[in-house]
Amino acid sequence: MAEQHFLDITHLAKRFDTEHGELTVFDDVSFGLDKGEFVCIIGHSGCGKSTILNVLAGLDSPSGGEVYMAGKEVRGPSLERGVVFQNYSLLPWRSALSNVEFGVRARFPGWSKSRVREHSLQYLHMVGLKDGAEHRKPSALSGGMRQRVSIARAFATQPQLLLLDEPFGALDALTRGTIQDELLKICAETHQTVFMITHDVDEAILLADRILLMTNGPHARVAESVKVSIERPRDRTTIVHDAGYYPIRTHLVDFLVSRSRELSDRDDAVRDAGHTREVQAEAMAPVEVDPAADARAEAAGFARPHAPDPHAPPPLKAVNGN
Ligand SMILES: Nc1ncnc2c1ncn2[C@@H]1O[C@H](COP(=O)(O)OP(=O)(O)OP(=O)(O)O)[C@@H](O)[C@H]1O
Repeated sequence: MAEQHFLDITHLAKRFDTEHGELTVFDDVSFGLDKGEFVCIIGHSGCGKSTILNVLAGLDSPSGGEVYMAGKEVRGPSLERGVVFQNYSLLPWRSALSNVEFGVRARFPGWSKSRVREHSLQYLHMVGLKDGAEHRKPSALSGGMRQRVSIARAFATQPQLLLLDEPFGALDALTRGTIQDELLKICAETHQTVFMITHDVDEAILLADRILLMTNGPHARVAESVKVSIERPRDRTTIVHDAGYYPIRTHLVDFLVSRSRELSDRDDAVRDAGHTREVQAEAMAPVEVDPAADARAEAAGFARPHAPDPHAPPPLKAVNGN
């Protein structure tokens, strides 16, 4: 297969045998990622985002199709692909620092103890864990701090590809915002290639170079690749004032409100008629959003009133050093 991108996913399919028969979660997912790109994927619950991420991680195998990274087929897990899940997955008997060191040692077995320590501390500091917090066990850290340790560990191992599965989904709004800022900073410094699942359109616009939009499952697919052409560095508190922000947001919300279902229904009709949908191998040109995008989403109550208000008071919960 000719490599077009750093990561190439072609005609990926996943079917599960369930008690109700075979479930085709997706049967033709194709897209690519370039080196250093930050790509978010959005779609309704159950369309198969985590399944795709697990296949990219090598934790699950596809029922069809191929994944190539740097020209090599992905089969099974590898330290070249780091994963951060929503539930932290830290070793509970080790301190924050020791959790990071554990990952770094596995990745760089030839490194001296002091080099491993220095490197691990550097990444813990990057995510704001210092002043003794790095020596605490996960049980003595807040949810936000634990997720920071997971992120530090993933970045510290310098994988070629970082896979983030809703890493901030369980965090309160203020903690989430702070860690998003830290993630932006680390990505600017490391040029890490990232594939991230999120349900939060504002988070996707803040972080991503490109946002992939999935139709509803079953038989889901990546239907659009939306370019986020807002300049970097981006600032969470001012990004909403960028002229490109609301058109992109409206485009994404409109997809989630109506196009994802319309496209799924159309795909179903094509399949029911016994035809094969014409494949768009993700030569899929990234969509540049029209500034005068349809306002249907706003009518559905999703648009501006729900955008992050940088002047809103922080949620009460968010104190514990996050
Ligand atoms: N091991 C399994 N056996 C049977 N069905 C499965 C299995 N794993 C996932 N599924 C089904 O595959 C579909 C896609 O699941 P997946 O978790 O990938 O969706 P998702 O888009 O990540 O959802 P969410 O946004 O809710 O996390 C769902 O219908 C789920 O029930």
